[in-house]
Amino acid sequence: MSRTTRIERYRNIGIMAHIDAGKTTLTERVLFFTGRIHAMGEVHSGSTEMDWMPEEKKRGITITSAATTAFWEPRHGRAAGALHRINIIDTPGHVDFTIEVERSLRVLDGAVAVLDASQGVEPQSEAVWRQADRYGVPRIVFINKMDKVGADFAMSVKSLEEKLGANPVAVQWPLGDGADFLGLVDLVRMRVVRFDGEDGGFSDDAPVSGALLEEVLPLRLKLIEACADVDATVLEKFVEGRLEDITVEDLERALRSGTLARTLVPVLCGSAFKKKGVQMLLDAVVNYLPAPSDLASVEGCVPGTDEKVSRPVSDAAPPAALAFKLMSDKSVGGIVFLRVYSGTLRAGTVLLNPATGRKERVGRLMFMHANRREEVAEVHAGDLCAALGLKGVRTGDTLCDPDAPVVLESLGVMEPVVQLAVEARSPGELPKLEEGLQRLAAEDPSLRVGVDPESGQVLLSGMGELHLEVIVERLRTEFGVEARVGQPKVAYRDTLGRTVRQEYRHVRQSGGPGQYARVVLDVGPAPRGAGLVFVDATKGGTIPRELIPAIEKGVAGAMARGLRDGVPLVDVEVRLVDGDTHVKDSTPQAFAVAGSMALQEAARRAGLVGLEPVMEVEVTTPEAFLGDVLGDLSARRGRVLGMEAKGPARSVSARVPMARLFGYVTSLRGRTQGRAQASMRLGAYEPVPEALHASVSEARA
Ligand SMILES: Nc1nc2c(ncn2[C@@H]2O[C@H](COP(=O)(O)OP(=O)(O)OP(=O)(O)O)[C@@H](O)[C@H]2O)c(=O)[nH]1
Repeated sequence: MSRTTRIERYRNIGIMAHIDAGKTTLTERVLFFTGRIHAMGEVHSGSTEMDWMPEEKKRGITITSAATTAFWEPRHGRAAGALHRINIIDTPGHVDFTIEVERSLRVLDGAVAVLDASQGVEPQSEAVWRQADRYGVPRIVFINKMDKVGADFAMSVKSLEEKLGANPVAVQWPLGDGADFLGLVDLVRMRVVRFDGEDGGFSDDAPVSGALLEEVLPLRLKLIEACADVDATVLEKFVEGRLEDITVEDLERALRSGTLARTLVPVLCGSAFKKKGVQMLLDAVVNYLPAPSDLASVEGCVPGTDEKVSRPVSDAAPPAALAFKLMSDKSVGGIVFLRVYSGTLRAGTVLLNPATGRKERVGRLMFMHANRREEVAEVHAGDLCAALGLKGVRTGDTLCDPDAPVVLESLGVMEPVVQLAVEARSPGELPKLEEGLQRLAAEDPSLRVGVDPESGQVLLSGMGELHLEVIVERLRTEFGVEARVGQPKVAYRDTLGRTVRQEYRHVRQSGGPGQYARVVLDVGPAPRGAGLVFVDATKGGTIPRELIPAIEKGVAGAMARGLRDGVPLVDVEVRLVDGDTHVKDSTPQAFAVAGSMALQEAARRAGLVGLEPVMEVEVTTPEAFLGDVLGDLSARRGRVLGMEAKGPARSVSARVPMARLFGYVTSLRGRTQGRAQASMRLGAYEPVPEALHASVSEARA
């Protein structure tokens, strides 16, 4: 069986936005207009098809990305009339769940960024935008909620330029706003679109004329200029003053290539809630966002090495797919969501997981339509699908042809900032707790599970208070574990104060085979964020090459365990300068022990410097509460970095240690009658101020 939709007609997209901008509503509308569902659930009645974990229903927010498929025939443009397959991943807007955003961005080819027309770019839209930049994701923007009082299309477009440094190109202009949002001008086709009725009806063939034409001509000119920057034909016609010769096809081609090259961002508008503008957005998704085949190949590494390899984006190539999400389901068990990059997978295909070295047989394959599944015999390059029967797979793992192994670029490393101790209520519950945590950690690489060496308690580390709260709640609802939970604490780290030279000799002669290893290491601080920098500075042959990785492994293990209170040691440079072996007693194990012990001794002598997570906080508050908000931030050891007007409100950005941010969002709401909002993300790990060392040790105790 071959594919039903050609790969050029695929669009794998994400919908990304600030919380409450309307992603879920928009996704519902897309499914409605693409014929997937007919009775639309409204978010507030808790019946939408995309948000479906009980936890999401309860909180009214989207925690887990659900993948779904829709089909669309664009009415205009070069692909008019051809059926396109749009795979959509709904991504959450809350910053505590960045991992969900990251993993979606990793597997998508393009995104629709949704803004609230009355707010323009908000702090969290900024965070998500930067992540999309990091992953090189081409975007179009949908300015939603044009039906709301205070909706302002021009302000929103401007905020894209001013706050994000983007090059927004309006391809539409709204006719009216708020209750008078009656239609829009399609600036590419120069046609008036008039909305008709409550069900998304419209007419779109009237030419633009009269006063309206006068009004939109400057915008049309801006659009043409932006297209001239990226397209030689448009440029030529533009400089020769032959504006009337510039065709719709010219502009669409230019917009598409500018979007793919990420030099411009087409901007559209509408109201998801009122079902206005959604069909035009779908046309734009097809016309401007990339197909998987716009990339000829995907990059990866040969497993266990840094050697680059690429795989063609083609059904005939050896299979390579990335596991971007795990889920467990009562009826079918573990589900692994895959993005297929190359080749064809069938039920029964044997795949290698280079991360574990294990071969796995694909059980069943399914396409996900929100919470409905469609079983299929095979999936192809470009598909997003769910696979059953794969064991021991973690989020971010590659699954590939055993005869053509490859590791695709995985997800970025997430730095946890908050810790929580959990305990089973009875010894009988312990196995359930452990199983639950193991499953949740495999699903969510931003959750770390460790054990406090002193108290023996299980320690969860995560991206924020809410992240860990949700984990605890999922333990209860999905695994039936009522864990005893401590107070959330800051996830501290240590680094080193200076560089020292350390020798360590590991000798064991009594009982069993002997062990001998001697290493001399220079151990000191490395730049922030470097992790472990390990350099072999010995002259060739001092220590046989095959034993050197064992030393590094010993060092890394000791750093992860840390020296005090289970606080990991980070950002350390280790130079191996000398060592000795013994003819038969020098094993990798002996060198791992020597590496580990040398590091611990060195760290004791060099002295530890405590590091704390310092968050970048963005608060939007009505002016009346500004003084109070600023006073509170400084009482929390916050450093205000900037302030700006945002309509009638003020937006404050500050850096505040995580230690002083527990319960901040709740307290902020309290002191501002619920009218201020805050978002935060990790800025950097910074040294704990000297004066606070004592209180930090208290907090750790
Ligand atoms: N007036 C108006 N309200 C809208 C529109 N779209 C969504 N909303 C409302 O805005 C609120 C948030 O919408 P959601 O779709 O849940 O937003 P979201 O961005 O998915 O939020 P999370 O899933 O929590 O990240 C809901 O009350 C919607 O009814 C719109 O076009 N106009």
